[in-house]
Order: sequence, then C-alpha cells, then structure tokens
Amino acid sequence: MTTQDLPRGMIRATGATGPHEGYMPGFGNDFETEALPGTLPQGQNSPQKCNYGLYAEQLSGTAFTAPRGQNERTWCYRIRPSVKHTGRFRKIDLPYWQSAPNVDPDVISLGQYRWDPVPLGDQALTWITGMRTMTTAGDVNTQTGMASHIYLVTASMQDEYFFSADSELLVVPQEGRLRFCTELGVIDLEPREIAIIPRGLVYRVELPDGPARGFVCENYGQKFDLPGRGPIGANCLANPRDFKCPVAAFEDRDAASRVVIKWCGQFHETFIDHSPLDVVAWHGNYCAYKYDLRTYSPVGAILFDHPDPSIFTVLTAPSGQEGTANIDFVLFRERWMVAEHSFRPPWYHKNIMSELMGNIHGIYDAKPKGFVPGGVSLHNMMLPHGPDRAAFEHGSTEPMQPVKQDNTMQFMFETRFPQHLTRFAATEAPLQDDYIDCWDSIEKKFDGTPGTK
Ligand SMILES: O=C(O)Cc1cc(O)ccc1O
Ligand SMILES: [Fe+2]
Repeated sequence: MTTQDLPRGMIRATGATGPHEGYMPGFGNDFETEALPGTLPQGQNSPQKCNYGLYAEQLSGTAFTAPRGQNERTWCYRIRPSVKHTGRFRKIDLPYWQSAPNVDPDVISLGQYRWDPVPLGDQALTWITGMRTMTTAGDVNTQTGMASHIYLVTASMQDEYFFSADSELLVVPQEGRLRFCTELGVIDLEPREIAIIPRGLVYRVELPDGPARGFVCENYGQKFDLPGRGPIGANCLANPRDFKCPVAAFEDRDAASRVVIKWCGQFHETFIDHSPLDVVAWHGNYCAYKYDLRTYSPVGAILFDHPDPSIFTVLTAPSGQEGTANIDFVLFRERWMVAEHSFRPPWYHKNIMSELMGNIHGIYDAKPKGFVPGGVSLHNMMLPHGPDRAAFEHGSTEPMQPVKQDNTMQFMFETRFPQHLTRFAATEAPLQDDYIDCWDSIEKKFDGTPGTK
C-alpha cells in the first residue's frame, strides 16, 4: 500500500519502508510512531502542553496493575480528547449481532452442526449491520467466553465509526479485502491474513474493491497472546516478527458522523461533528495488528501418530486456568504428512472444549466433502466427532509415503465453554440437515477374529 492509496485527507507516518511499508513488525512490542514529526513528547507522557496543540490521552487495555509482561496501554496524542468523540447515547437494535449469554429455548445446541457459506446477497451491509452471530459462549458481563460470527460486508462505512467495549475482535477474511481505518493507523487485510482489533479502539471498515465475507471471533476475555512453545524452543509456529502493527495515521475532518458502541452486549449510537480518527502520534503496546497465516511454520509428527491440534495454535487467549484457554485460535494449513504406520487424519474423539471450525480455503482432510470454503462446523463440548467415512477409508488404506497436504486452510476457535447456537444459526443460516449422515455409513469391521481389517 502506498500513501496515495490512503483515504482522502488521511496523513500517515512515514518511516516503515520496504516489506513493512505502513507497518511496524513485532508482537507485543512497545512501539512509537508519529504522522507529524516531533509530535511525541520525549522523556514523559503528559507534558503541560503537547506539541501541535494536541491532547494527551491514555488507552488502558489492561488493569493499571496487571503484571509486567501482560500490562498494555498506549499513549495517544490527538486533536480532541476521546470524550469529544461521544455525546448522549441512544440504544439501537442490531438483532443479528448477539452476545453471551444467549440461550434460545427453542434452539438445540447439543449436536454436531455444519453450515454452507452464508450468501452475501445484494443488500447493503456494513461491518456493523453485516455481522451474523453463529454461536455465543460464556458471559460478556463477566468478561469470559466468546462469540463466533460471520461477516457479510457489501458497503463501506461512511462517516460512521465503531468500537466494542466488550471484546477484542479476531478477524479472519475468507473472501474479499477489508480496510480498517483505526485510531492507531490503517490495516489492509485480505484472505489468508488475520487482524486483531483491540477492545475500545475506534475504527471504520471500508471495502477497497468489492464485497467481503469472513469470520470473527469476539473475545470477551483476556487478550490473545502467543502460545508458549515449550520444548519446541524459540522458533516456529507464529513468529513474533511476522505480526504487523500499523504506523500512526490521522484525519482532521469535520463531517457529521455517527459512532456506534457495543457495550455489555447492547448497541448504542451517538452523533458528533468530526472524525474521531484524530490520533497524530502514539506510543505503547496496546494496538491493532495483523498477521499473514502463510508465515505460520507448522510443527508436526515426523515419525508416527497424530498429535493434538494444539500444536497448530496461532494465538491463545488465557482463561485464568493454566492450559485451559478461553479461546485457542488454531490453524490447519498445508504441510507434509509423513507419519509411518499411522492413521494420519484427525482421530475420533470427544473434547471438553468446544470446537468451531471455518474453512478459509481448500479441502479439510477429515471431511473431504461438504466442508467448503466459507462453511462452518461446530462440534460442541463432549460431542463425539471425527473423520467421515470417506476420510476414514482413505486414512486407513493410503500408502505410507510422504504426502504434501496441499490446497488446505481451515481454522478452529476452540473454547473451554459450550457454544450456544443463535436463532440465526439454527433457522436462517444454511444449516446442512444431513451433516451427521456423514458418519452413517461407517461400518462395523469387528468380527471377533484378530488381525487388522
Ligand atoms: O475435530 C477436528 O477436526 C479438529 C481436530 C483436528 C485434529 O487434527 C485433531 C483433533 C481435532 O479436534
Ligand atoms: Fe475435534
């Protein structure tokens, strides 16, 4: 992206060039960036008067006293303090964007479910009106759990801004590009990349070149972090330098604008007379970022057996109970399958965690048919699932040669909490009524005699 591509009137920091143009590399770094030279105060955060007549404001992403290493905050130097970016609030109705707890008495969440892609349609839908909640888990008021959504976006937000006080959003595009113009800079996103938009950050979502569809994990809990690598050591999986945080960019634009706020599961609007994207410079470690899933370096079985899918964790949001995540974001991407004398596809299992999967691209080895790009599946807490008949037959008869598993990219939002289907997921989204039949034809092979069948 070059400076010419920016929204009209937006001024962006220079400095990051080459492969990082417009971004700064690293995960959880303490960054500093300024769109006008000499904006950031040196040696202090809150001078009596800020340069350029700006206002200093802190955005706290963790409690003041969160331990070092988890503590996140950013200092913003802005044209107006945020308090000028809101007015009196009015509640608005967004019936398709639901929050936990959302247990519909008429909906059965106990089951294995799969959906075809939700069609984009020709209705004008923005990032706000196009969000379609599929499942909710935990409780937004106690800041535990998550929601999974499909977004259908056919229109850019114009003079309209949004923030969620409830959640950090993990965005997984499947079709079409998105542009996030945020208080802290601009993120351009395409399928096979992901973005994290932190709680409280104000932004506008634009479509650079046509409709877009994808998935969102709304994290009510502690922020996503990189997983510990344990004995894997200091490299592989998601490497910190591949995460990219935008440089500062701001607009000084007076225009009648609407700000929508998600707060405790409810939506509110307020009207102001200017753009709230007015942060000229910032420093800190609480920021939005993106990551290219094609840079994920998977580690797997190099001799035998099929390890737990946790080896493919890109990001994990802790729950407070060690090793039991509020959410794991897991990636199944292309890789070599080399395990000897092993059933290579995922095994049959029941899981205390609940697994929502989405297909970004290609074919998933446990479900060669029916789980298509844009599609979603849900295997809820303690519900058995595993390869369909075709995948089982293939996995138990394939020659034990090294095979490149190509043309594949799926993800899993795995949470310790049961996921409840929304009414939309149960009644409006294209649910595959025959999904569970994929296990119907699995036959009994046992006949009481020893030996493999
Ligand atoms: O259910 C699934 O398809 C996801 C999954 C993949 C895997 O390789 C092992 C376990 C698991 O839950
Ligand atoms: Fe599973």
